[in-house]
Amino acid sequence: MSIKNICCIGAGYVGGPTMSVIALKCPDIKVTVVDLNEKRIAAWNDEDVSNLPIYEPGLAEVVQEARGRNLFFSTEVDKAIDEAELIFISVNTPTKTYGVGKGMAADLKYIELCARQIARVATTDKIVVEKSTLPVRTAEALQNILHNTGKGVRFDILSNPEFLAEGTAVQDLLNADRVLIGGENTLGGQKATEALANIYSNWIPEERILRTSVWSSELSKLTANAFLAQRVSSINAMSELCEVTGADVQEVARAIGTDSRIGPKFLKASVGFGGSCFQKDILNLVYIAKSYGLNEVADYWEQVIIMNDHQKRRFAEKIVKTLFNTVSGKKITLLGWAFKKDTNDTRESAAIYVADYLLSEQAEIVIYDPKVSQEQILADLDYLNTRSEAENRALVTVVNNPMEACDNAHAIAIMTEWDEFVNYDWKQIYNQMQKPAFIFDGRAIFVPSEMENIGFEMYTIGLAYSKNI
Ligand SMILES: NC(=O)C1=CN([C@@H]2O[C@H](COP(=O)(O)OP(=O)(O)OC[C@H]3O[C@@H](n4cnc5c(N)ncnc54)[C@H](O)[C@@H]3O)[C@@H](O)[C@H]2O)C=CC1
Ligand SMILES: O=C(O)[C@H]1O[C@H](OP(=O)(O)OP(=O)(O)OC[C@H]2O[C@@H](n3ccc(=O)[nH]c3=O)[C@H](O)[C@@H]2O)[C@H](O)[C@@H](O)[C@@H]1O
Repeated sequence: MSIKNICCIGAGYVGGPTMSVIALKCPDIKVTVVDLNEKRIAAWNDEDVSNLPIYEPGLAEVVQEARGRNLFFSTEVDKAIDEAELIFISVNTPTKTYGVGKGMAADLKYIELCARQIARVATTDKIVVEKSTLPVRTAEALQNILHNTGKGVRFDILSNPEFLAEGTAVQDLLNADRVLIGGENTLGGQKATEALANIYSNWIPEERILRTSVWSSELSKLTANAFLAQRVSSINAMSELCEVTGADVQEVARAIGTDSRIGPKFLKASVGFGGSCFQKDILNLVYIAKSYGLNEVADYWEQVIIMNDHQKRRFAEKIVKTLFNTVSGKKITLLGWAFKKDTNDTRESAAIYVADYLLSEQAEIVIYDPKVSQEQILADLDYLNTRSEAENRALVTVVNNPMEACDNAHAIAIMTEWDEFVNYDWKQIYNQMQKPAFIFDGRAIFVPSEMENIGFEMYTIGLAYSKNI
């Protein structure tokens, strides 16, 4: 079966880049990405590709090449569903904020709405692909909705989770470690699996296209994120131990990472992991385990989140303690707001929580991030509901110029590892700061001795440097 028409519901951080790369690599397939959010679709259609709603290195070039040829962005959801043979569901699955499972379970209302819309609109057979990250056995619920339309339309449901990381999405999609397809072990299920595999085989080597059951595929996605986040929490736990014992977490990471069983990646101590998925997906995993009565399994994974919350808090506490136990009225500059470099995404960014803590201590916060707008930063702080919007605006200043951000500051905290931060004129910044001039390097981007030679008082995460403050 050769697919000629694809639709993707959800033009977000996954739907947009994923479909752009499919369209790039499969010029004979028409790919339509639809979303209810008109502003987002207008931005995807903006003639100037520097205005796309998502910043990802290399994405603008891909969109430029495929858009209007076989890649389309639209708000006409019904039409795109009706025309497509294969439909990706790539909508958001946030943590529930109400009712049963509040604060833990994944909110599947957007997924269900998509299923109901597909059921209502479809007049021809469809392959429906779960691209969103979903609790194991969600396909069962989709099946129930889709198979009871009474219209005689055949639906095959596949799970095809996405493993891209933001900031490297295009490269991750072009050179995926693997593509995972979960399908039913029936003739129909196998045919659907091969139809999707055929699309990927346009650029992904056959041995990297893994086929599993639907349940294994759904659970593998949650498991992958849990393992990745666990590595970050593990190295962050060691970072605290390093600081009190005189060890250096970067040396420890290098030493253990050379063991081929451990591997060198994802061992960078930080101010805590952020992003829209790690926390959400682990909470979801914990909730699923609890709902089956597996309390030890749930507690085991919950510790990854507890450690991460601790890491964010202890970084903020370190700032207050070092600044002579008070930051009230002091100017503290945060460099970076995105949850990692090379993205404009701020969801669950550690910077939000550190800023919130410092604001509660009455600090004056000045923020600079190369890709995040003032509007977004203030919205992130307002969303926490810790204080009034007016108070946030009175204490927070967002600037477009890093030198201005650091001017007259008592301390600078590195929240995101943007490459440009290392190359600033740090001598000049030092001269413009209050003394002693403190730097809290939450990403270990500096060589501490170089900064100390300029005159800075340095704190580097995970480092018991001789003069570490
Ligand atoms: N952000 C990431 O790096 C990754 C995310 N994922 C998963 O992919 C899914 C999507 O994540 P993101 O793209 O980050 O979310 P997002 O929030 O950026 O995008 C989701 C889009 O779906 C749209 N939408 C919601 N309901 C809709 C409906 N009924 N009809 C049409 N459009 C609708 C929203 O307007 C929004 O634009 C989530 O399940 C997430 O866990 C998986 C891998 C990576
Ligand atoms: O499901 C998802 O949403 C995605 O979640 C992560 O991708 P992402 O969150 O975009 O970015 P990561 O590179 O994983 O970083 C997550 C957070 O961990 C932090 N991190 C990462 C690695 C590390 O060594 N140390 C560290 O602190 C990053 O700074 C960032 O805040 C996974 O890496 C992707 O495979 C997955 O598809």
